[in-house]
Order: sequence, then structure tokens, then C-alpha cells
Amino acid sequence: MAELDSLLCTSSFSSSTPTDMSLSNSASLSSTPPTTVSPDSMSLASELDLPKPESITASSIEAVVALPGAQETEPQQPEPQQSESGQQSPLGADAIVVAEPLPLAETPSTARPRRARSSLPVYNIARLAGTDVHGRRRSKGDTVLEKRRRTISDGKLVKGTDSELDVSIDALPNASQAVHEEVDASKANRSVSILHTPRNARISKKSLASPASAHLTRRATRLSGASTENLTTKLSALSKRSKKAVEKGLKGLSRELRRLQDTNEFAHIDTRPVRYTVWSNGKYIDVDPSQPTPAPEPPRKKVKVDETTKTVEAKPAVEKQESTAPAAKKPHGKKKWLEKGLYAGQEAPLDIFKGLTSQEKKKLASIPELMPSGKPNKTLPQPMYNGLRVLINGRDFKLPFDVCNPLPPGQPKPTAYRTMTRNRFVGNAAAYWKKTPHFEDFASKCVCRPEDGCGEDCQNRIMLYECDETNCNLGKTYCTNRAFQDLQARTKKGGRYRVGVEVVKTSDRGYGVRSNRCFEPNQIIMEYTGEIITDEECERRMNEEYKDNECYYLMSFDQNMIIDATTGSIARFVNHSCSPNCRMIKWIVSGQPRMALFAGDRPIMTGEELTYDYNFDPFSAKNVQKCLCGSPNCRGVLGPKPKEVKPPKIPKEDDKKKKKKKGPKSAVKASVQAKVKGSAAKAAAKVSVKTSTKTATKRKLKDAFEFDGNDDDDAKTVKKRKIKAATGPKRTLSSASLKVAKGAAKGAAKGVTTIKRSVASVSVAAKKKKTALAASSKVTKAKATIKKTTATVRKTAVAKKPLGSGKKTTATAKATVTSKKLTQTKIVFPSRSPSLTIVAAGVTTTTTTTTAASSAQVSTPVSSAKSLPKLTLSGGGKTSSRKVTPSRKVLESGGLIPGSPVSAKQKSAKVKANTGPEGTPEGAKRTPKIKLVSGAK
Ligand SMILES: C[S@@+](CC[C@H](N)C(=O)[O-])C[C@H]1O[C@@H](n2cnc3c(N)ncnc32)[C@H](O)[C@@H]1O
Repeated sequence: MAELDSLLCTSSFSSSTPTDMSLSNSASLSSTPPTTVSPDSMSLASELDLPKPESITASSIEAVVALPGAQETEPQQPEPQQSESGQQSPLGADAIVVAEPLPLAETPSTARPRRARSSLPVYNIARLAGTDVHGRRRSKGDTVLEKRRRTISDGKLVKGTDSELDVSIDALPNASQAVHEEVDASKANRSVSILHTPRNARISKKSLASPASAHLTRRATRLSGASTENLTTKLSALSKRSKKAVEKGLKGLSRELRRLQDTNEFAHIDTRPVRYTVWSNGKYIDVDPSQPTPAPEPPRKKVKVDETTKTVEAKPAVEKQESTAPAAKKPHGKKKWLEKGLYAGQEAPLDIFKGLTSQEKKKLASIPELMPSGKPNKTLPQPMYNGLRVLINGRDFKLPFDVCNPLPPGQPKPTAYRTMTRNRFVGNAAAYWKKTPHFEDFASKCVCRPEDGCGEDCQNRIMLYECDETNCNLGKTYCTNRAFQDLQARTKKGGRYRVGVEVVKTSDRGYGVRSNRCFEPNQIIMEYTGEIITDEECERRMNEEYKDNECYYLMSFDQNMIIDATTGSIARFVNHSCSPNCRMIKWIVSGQPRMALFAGDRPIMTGEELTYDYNFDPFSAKNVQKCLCGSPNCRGVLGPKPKEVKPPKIPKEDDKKKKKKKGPKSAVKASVQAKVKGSAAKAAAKVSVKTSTKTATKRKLKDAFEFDGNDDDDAKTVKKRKIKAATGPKRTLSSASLKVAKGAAKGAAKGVTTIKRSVASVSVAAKKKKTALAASSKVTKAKATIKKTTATVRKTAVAKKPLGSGKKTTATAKATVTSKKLTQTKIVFPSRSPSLTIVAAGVTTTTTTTTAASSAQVSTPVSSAKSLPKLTLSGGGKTSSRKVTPSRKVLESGGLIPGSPVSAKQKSAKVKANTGPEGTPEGAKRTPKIKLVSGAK
């Protein structure tokens, strides 16, 4: 026994307050990992008020270890009991206390401590503390014998084996000081930094004051829901000596552990009541059924409420609101456009902080450059919304396209260009114009209804007459055929966006024009303005003023009428493309000749270069220019469309014969006569009307009007046309045109005269039958079938009248309106010359080649023209030879047999007029042919 005592003196285990049962369940605290040291044990020590300071720890342990029901409340009197090594404690298997034999204590510290300690019984401090529910490893039975334990004992590592060390602590009446210190050191694994704090002192006092029994009868704190005392608080109850020991022991702890030692987590203390059985952070948490089920937390996010219930619930509130104040409807934000900038139209937010996150607001506040200066930045307003955000973040961004003018500084500007926003008649041009039928014809009032809105059926529109107060049945409100007025209203104030176009320098084609904004399909873009001159004046200018020029800006509008845009609008800089995005269309506005560039069938984006098909007619090889448009279907040269070059198919035998029989009259006349007079013409008329479906006639009409061609679609159509043999009126018309072209050079003056006369007759007829025009409304209203129309055509006497008879007949453009009442109506088709002529450079003579700027669009260069410098004026000339130009009414009648009156309805069906907001006509489909003869020298 004494031996054992002596052994114990050096043992690392101690039990200064020997108890029978409690001690038996004690184990080396030093072997307990710091994370499982129970703070309660510490507090208990103080509460027990034990005489020996060094025994406090042990006694506290005893108290804690005491099994429920056993002497929990009363500390047992020390009753020295000894048990032999390896003897099980009377408490049973669960209370295994292992004492370390003396010899092992003397073992040098080089021995492996873990193995030595592995067999030592370990107090389940977690369990004692009521925190064992957290850790599975210690929750059941506390069988930690096999577990490795690290023991620090005064810097010595203790080693032992299970057999050797299984000594009941009961057999150790007095624990050695070393053991005490070990235990204390273990306890000190909790925070000691707070040990000497006043708070701890207070707590310690409090603890002392509180009855010990309360602590002795303990249950798992977490389960009880009672607040747990902090470990530090409990440590503070240690005596001075113990604290010393703790501090000493702390030295062996890793820094990380010391850092954690204050935390409840470290001590496995969860102050929150456990309500559910869950795995939380890898810990299994038991349910305490005694605890009431907590009310579910309110959802953070708004839960979707059933629509029906929502409406039911919301209804009274809404009603209430309505009753109190009339519902102020929030007006839909109308998108406006700023003067400049990519985001033109968006108003800069007044509160720039609006919509930003708090972090962004903070950052923005620190960037004074971004603060609103007070006046709007019109030069380059920053992009709205995202722009500011991007600037705040200092992130680079790229605009979808260049907003700045790509003209680099120092680039030559077009010098010869002078702006002219309105056409100006020069010389005799005005007088000449007044003589033309259009001057009066345009005044005919349309018969549209408000619901039609002067759409595709509007006769004015079909005729390319713009509606105005004098000739529109609807008025400004409903009329959509006022493109030029719209353009004027748009550009009135000026400004880049309103004007919408700008001159740019292209890399290879001189200057060009690009859009500064988007345009809708068929929307009017800009007017081609300049001086309206006669052919004579044009020649003079070419010979004198422009003789050294490389480019000419002369566009033929009508017979003996040319618009010289050398001084004019920037439309003159619009380049050619074989796949254009625009069309140049000639209109008559308030009786005046006007020409404008319209968007094609697809919308135009900001920054796109604007182009139209020049349908360039070089007339001479030397004038042929290489086309650099770069489109996939590029024709290679600034030349006419392939369909124009290709000679039309040889007409049928009988047609040929009949035409030949007519003698050497004007080709036009011959063809017209053939169609109007002869049986073939009758047949053709029949064919044209009978067989023409809406689409078919449309196509013919297209051919007749010479479309600029728009995009690839147009190219496809062109191909189609090439393959398809001309039939019926088309064919005859083509042959007529061909004849015109061929015979023009030979001076088919007679024919021209005839045509001229016929044109005149048209106007006369138009005048005479002006009243009949009103009846054309019936045309639009009456959905006349093709058969009916055919009948009408047959019956129409006018159509059958031969031109040669001297009677006033129209070759075309006469629409005989028929309902069953057979009201005759004449529609005069636009007689704007279908050719644009830009006079070739170096014109020295006035030898003229006449092109048949016809519906067939055969532009046959005349052989004589090759050797001669020429002035090419298609569709009109100053000399008699120029007058060979076939009647536009014939040519523009769109594949209808000249002289064959066709109902306006039928025509309008064929001509698909634009119904867009800006009243663009169908565009290319009715675009007069534009021929551009090379202006380059
Ligand atoms: C009415 S001007 C157009 C404006 C011209 N680019 C300028 O700088 O004044 C017509 C001339 O422009 C050139 N051009 C226009 N389109 C072209 C194209 N697709 N390929 C080559 N040259 C073109 C030709 O020299 C043509 O004679």
C-alpha cells in the first residue's frame, strides 16, 4: 500500500479526494483532448469548497462523474480504497479508471506518449459537460481506450500499456502533484487569457455564491435549454495555484488551439436549444421531444401567392384605392431621341445614383468626373443605364459601331458641293415643265377612304403624285402618301439625327453617304435636289463648266429635264451598288418634279452606306467603269442590269409579220398599233388580262417600271426574268422597245411625234375625262374580276383606236373603269422619264442617241455613238431624235397593252404601293429607270 502510495506520488494521476464511486469513474483529465474538457467540472470544484486547493480539480471531477442517482449532491467522504492494477472499478465497466504505474512515470520522456496513454481511461468530459450530443465519438459509452490520447505532463510524455495501467483510481488514495498539475494543465486548455479579468472574478464570485447542488444535479445543458456558463467563467473559479498550473499547461498547446479556446464551439457548447434531429455540420443533433415545435421562420422571400387568392385579397385594397383617388395611370414611357449619341432618345436620369447598388453609389461618389455637371453633354453623351455602371467599374467597353465620324481629320471634304435643299429651275426648264402633263395631272383628287389611308390603291400614289391639300381626299390626318412632306418636317430643325445622313469618304469610290440613324423599309431618306436644267443647258455645262470634272451629278428626270446636283443635296454622293439598300424615285409633289432616295425593302441601320442601283448606261466602252460595290452579285461594271443587255426573245412569227406589215413607222407606234389595232394585240390583250394573276402582272409591272433592284431578291428576280420568255404584252412591248432603240438613231422622228402626240392626247383626254376620274373610285371599290376586266378591255373603244388614225388615243395610262355600268376612267401613269442620265464627259457634239428607256429597258448603245462624244439623254431629248422616246404612258403602263384601258383597281392591285408611315411608294417596283452614264473622263 505504501508502495502504491509512493507510486502515486510520482504518478501523473491524482485523486486527492478519494471517493469510492466518483473517483472510480475518473480518468486522467490530461488524457482528455482539450476539446472535451468540461467546464462544469471546474466550476464544481470551486463549489465544493474543498480544503486543499490542489484537490479541487479532482473533487470536482468526482462530483461530475458521480452517476445519476448516486451521491451527486453530497461529496463522499474519502474512503481510501485500493484496487489492484487491472482491477475493475466497482462502478462497473463503464467506469474504468486507469492509473499509471510508477515505473512508467519514470520512463524517459522519449517514450511514445500516445501509446502510453492509449490505454488510460479518459473522462468523457463532453458527456460530463452535457455536450456529448455533438460528438458521436464520445456520446456512447465513452470507450476511448483504443483511442489515441495525447498527454502532456509537465513536458513529459507518459507511456503505458493497458495491462499495466488499468488500475482503478480508487486504489490511488492520493494523487500526486504531478497529476494535479496535469489535470490543471488540461483544464487550462480553455481560455486563460480571461482568467484574471474582472469579469471572470465576478463570475467566479457568483459561482461561489450559487448553491453547489444546482450544479451537481445536471443534465445536458443543451437539452434543457438552459444557458450554459462559459468555460472561461468556470476556469476563473480555479484557485491561484490551479491557474498557475493551467497557464503552465497552456504552453504546450498549439497556437491554433489557443485561439479557439474561447469559443463555445471549441467547448462543444451550443447555447441554442436543439429542436430537431438533424445532421448539422456533420454533427448529429438529437431531438428533444419535450421541446415544443418551434414556429416556422417567416420566409425570407415572398412566396408566390395563388393568383386567385391574391386577387381576392388585393381587390378590396384596390377598391379602396380607387375610391380614395382616381387611378393615376402611369403613362407609357415614350422613347425619345437625343440629338446625338448612340443612345439618342434616352433621357439622362436626373438622379444618377438611382438604380445603383450601395457599393456602386459609394464608388460613384468618389469619382467627381462622373458627377453631373449641370448641363447635358450633347457632344458625346454617355450611354445611359449601363454606361455609368461601366464607367464606375472602370471597365472598357466597345460600342457596336463607330459613333464618331469616320472621316479622319484633314481629309479633303467635297469642295464643289454646295447645299441646295430645294430644286431650282434654271433657264427654260420651268417653262418646259409647265407644258408637261404632270403639271396639271397631279391635281386630280384621289378617291381614298380614311380606312385606306391613301395606301397602295391611292391613285395619286400609283401615279407617283404626292398627296396634298389640293389632290387628296383624306387630308393630312389619314393620308400616308406624303413622303416629301414628312421628310421636310423631319429635317426642318436640322441636326444630325433628323437629317439622318452624312457624307463619308470611302476607301475606293470617292465620297459616299451613310446613314446616321435607322430607316424603316421604304422610308424616305433624303431628296436629290439641284438645278433643273434643260438638255441644252446640260450640254453647255458639260462642255464648259464641267469639262474637267471627273464626276457628274446629272440626273434625268423627264424629257428635256435634268437635275444637276453639282449644286444640290448630298444625295449626289450616294454611290452605286448592285445590291443596293435604297432606291431613287421620281415624284411629283405639288406639281413639281422631285426626286428622293428611299430605303429599300429592308430597314437600314445606322452607319450603313446608302447605295442605289445606278443602272448605269455607259453607251461607250470608254465610259465603262469598274464597279467596286463588293456585293456578291456585283455585275462587275457600273452598267445596266443584265436583263437590259440581254436582247429580248424573238417574238412569234405572226407577230413579227404583222409588225413588219406596218411599215417603217416608228417602232413604238408600230408596236403600239400592233397591240392596239391588230388581232394580235387583241389576243395579247386577252392574254394579258385573262392570264394575269395578281403576281404575274405585278412582275410585268415591275419590268415595265424598271426596278432598281433591291438586295439579293432583286437579283434573283432578274435571273428569273432572263430565263422566262416574254409573253403577251411584255413581249410585244419588248419588241417595241427594241425597235425604238434600233430605230432611234435612224431618226424615227415620225414615231416620236406620234408618241408625243399621244402623250398630249393623254393629257387632253385626261382633261376631258376628268370627271370620269371620280368614277375610278368605283374601281377601287368594285372588286372586278379578271373576266369582267377583260370584257371591259374589249368594250373599250379607246383602246381599239389606232394611233395612226389621228384620233386622240392613249397608248397607255388610261384606265377604263368598269363596273357593269362601264364608266370610263383614265389613269395617267407617271410620265417621268424612266432614265437618269449623267452626261458623259467630254461631250462635244449634240449627237444624240436615244435609249428606249422603256419598260423592257433595252438600252442599246448606238454604233455611231461609239466614235462620237455624246450626250445621252434617255427618255427625252432636245432634238427631234430625242423625241423618239416612247410614250412613258406606254412604257410605264407596266406590261399592260398600250391603249388597253385597264381598270384602276387592276392597276392598283398590280402596283403594290407602300403604306408605310412616310408614304414611300412601293419603291423599286415603280421606280423609273435610272441610267447613269459614266461621268468619269
Ligand atoms: C454620282 S457620283 C457618286 C459620288 C462619288 N463617289 C463622289 O465622290 O463624288 C458617281 C461616281 O462615283 C463613283 N462610283 C459610285 N459608285 C461606284 C461603285 N460601286 N464602284 C465604283 N465607282 C463608283 C464612280 O466614279 C461614279 O462615276
